[in-house]
Amino acid sequence: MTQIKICGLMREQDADVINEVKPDFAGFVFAPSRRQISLETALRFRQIIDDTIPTVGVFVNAPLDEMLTVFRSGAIQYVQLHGNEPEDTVQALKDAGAKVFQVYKPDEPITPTAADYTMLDSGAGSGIPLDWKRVPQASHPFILAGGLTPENVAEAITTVRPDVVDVSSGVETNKQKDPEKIRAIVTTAHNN
Ligand SMILES: O=C(O)c1ccccc1N[C@@H]1O[C@H](COP(=O)(O)O)[C@@H](O)[C@H]1O
Repeated sequence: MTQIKICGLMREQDADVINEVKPDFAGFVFAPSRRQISLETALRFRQIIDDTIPTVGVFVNAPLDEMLTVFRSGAIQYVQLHGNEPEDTVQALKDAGAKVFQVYKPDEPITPTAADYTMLDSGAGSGIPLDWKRVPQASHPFILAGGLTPENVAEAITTVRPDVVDVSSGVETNKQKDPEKIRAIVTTAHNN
């Protein structure tokens, strides 16, 4: 079984399929993006998403105070650092009690980190797949992201053997989350 994060929830109805199929993580984008949501919206999501599903806030080079405010509000349990955040930031978030995903880009060295998860992504919600055959050895737990879809996720898992897969664009239709695609990819990840 491979765990899965469904990222970029935007509409309240997105929570319905999340509660139905129970991915292992649900993600909210706080960075500037067409998927960006407010803290108020994230808090509303946290109230309606099943308590057993941890929520992850995605940030890109945000001030530490902003991330701590979101974490301390209770909207998220994990912080995903998707920019060039230094190890000091990882440590400060951990000291505050947050769990951390540290994101690396292809061809960037995967340096030692106190983060709870190491993640490799080709972009920032761009839907572009990585060359899975060139994914470097990384410390575990390891998250694979970038251009995953219900159709290609089984091959990605077989090739890379990540602990978690993370998807956004690949479960959208017309730029909105698509319940059928979410059902399909969660089932496939959990069966592989
Ligand atoms: O999704 C976004 O808009 C986003 C914005 C800024 C940083 C990261 C973002 N998304 C992350 O990228 C992965 C992979 O996305 P995709 O499947 O290739 O579309 C997504 O799950 C988020 O973690």
